[in-house]
Amino acid sequence: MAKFLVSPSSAQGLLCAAASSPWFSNDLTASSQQQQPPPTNCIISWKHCCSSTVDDSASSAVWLSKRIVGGVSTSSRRRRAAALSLNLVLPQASSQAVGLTAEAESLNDKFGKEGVKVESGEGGLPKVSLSSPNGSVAEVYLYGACTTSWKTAEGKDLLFVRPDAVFTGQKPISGGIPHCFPQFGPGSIQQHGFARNVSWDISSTESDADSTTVVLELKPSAYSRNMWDYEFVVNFKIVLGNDKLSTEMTVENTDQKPFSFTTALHTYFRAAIANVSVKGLKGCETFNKPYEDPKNPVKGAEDRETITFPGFVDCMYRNTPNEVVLANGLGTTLSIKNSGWSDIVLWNPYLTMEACYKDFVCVENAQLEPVQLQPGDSWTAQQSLVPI
Ligand SMILES: O=P(O)(O)OC[C@H]1O[C@@H](O)[C@H](O)[C@@H](O)[C@@H]1O
Repeated sequence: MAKFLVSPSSAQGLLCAAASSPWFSNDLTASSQQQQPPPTNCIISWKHCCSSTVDDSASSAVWLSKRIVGGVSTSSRRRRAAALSLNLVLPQASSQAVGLTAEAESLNDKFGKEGVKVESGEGGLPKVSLSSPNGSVAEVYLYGACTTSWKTAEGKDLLFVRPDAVFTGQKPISGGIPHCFPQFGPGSIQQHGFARNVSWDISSTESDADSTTVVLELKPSAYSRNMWDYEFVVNFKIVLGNDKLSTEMTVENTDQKPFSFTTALHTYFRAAIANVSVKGLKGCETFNKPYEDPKNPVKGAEDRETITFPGFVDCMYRNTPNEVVLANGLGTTLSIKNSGWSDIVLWNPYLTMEACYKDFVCVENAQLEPVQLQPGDSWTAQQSLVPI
């Protein structure tokens, strides 16, 4: 079997070659259409590997193999991870700042301030770390504008990232607060749209005595136009307060023609599912997606005061109130407030995600009725999460 001896200076070329070989290109195109088209991830990953502090060449190889293999189809992932771990022999990585770390550093120079730091996160992906005056902290990846962690001042992380989440920049980050935009669920473009699997830009940061803020921005790219040919700007503002995490999403139509969209904040809350309850949805119209037949939701009405999760739950609630209350089963009760989000989706995959379904619940503020935006118009919705 071939053995790659990779040095930092030659890594880019070798991994480019690897990425364009049939062995790799099969991997990189086999999985869903949610992946971004250019197979540059290997290069990006290697740059991060170089810039990370890695103890020895063996762990470098494992690290790199995980990063590369993270984007492949499940069926062959394990075998190829093993092959990569065995056959890639890397020299000890230097702690030289290159690639995205340099990008993170330059973003930090531009946007960093008291309570706001841009760093290299998992897989070398840039993330914004926010800390509030009372010691709560949040982490937001630019990839997908995904808030992956929100720790209260007591150190409890109220968000959940699935153990199968990958930070390769090739697939959405499965956890935290991913975006569904410009489409919730299945439809004319890929499931849950493209906003969760592209990198957003930082447009501003702020810090004051009570909170720290980052505003991220998404504009069209060749990738997005290819599936949804409209000009738009989405701004997503994340405000970490002492006792709450608030977001505001604004979609502006910058095109000459109207468009419509659906959207959601697919929030994964850390939970002990057997003890989870959601209150506040009694009386709402429901569209329940049976596991066996998700394309044919069953219409109904919620008659429970307190919703629990004894099995598979995938239900869309229409015209929901401005607040629901989630007891996460781990001792925290959260008020989930919103304005502008018209609907809520509750999701727990139960045994279809055996490894982690017990540890989270998704309560998703959503806009399921398509929003029609004329040129120049915009739509805004806010969410705030407050432990009570
Ligand atoms: O696996 P994905 O694309 O992240 O979606 C997860 C779930 O997201 C929920 O919002 C949907 O209601 C479910 O039907 C879906 O299975």
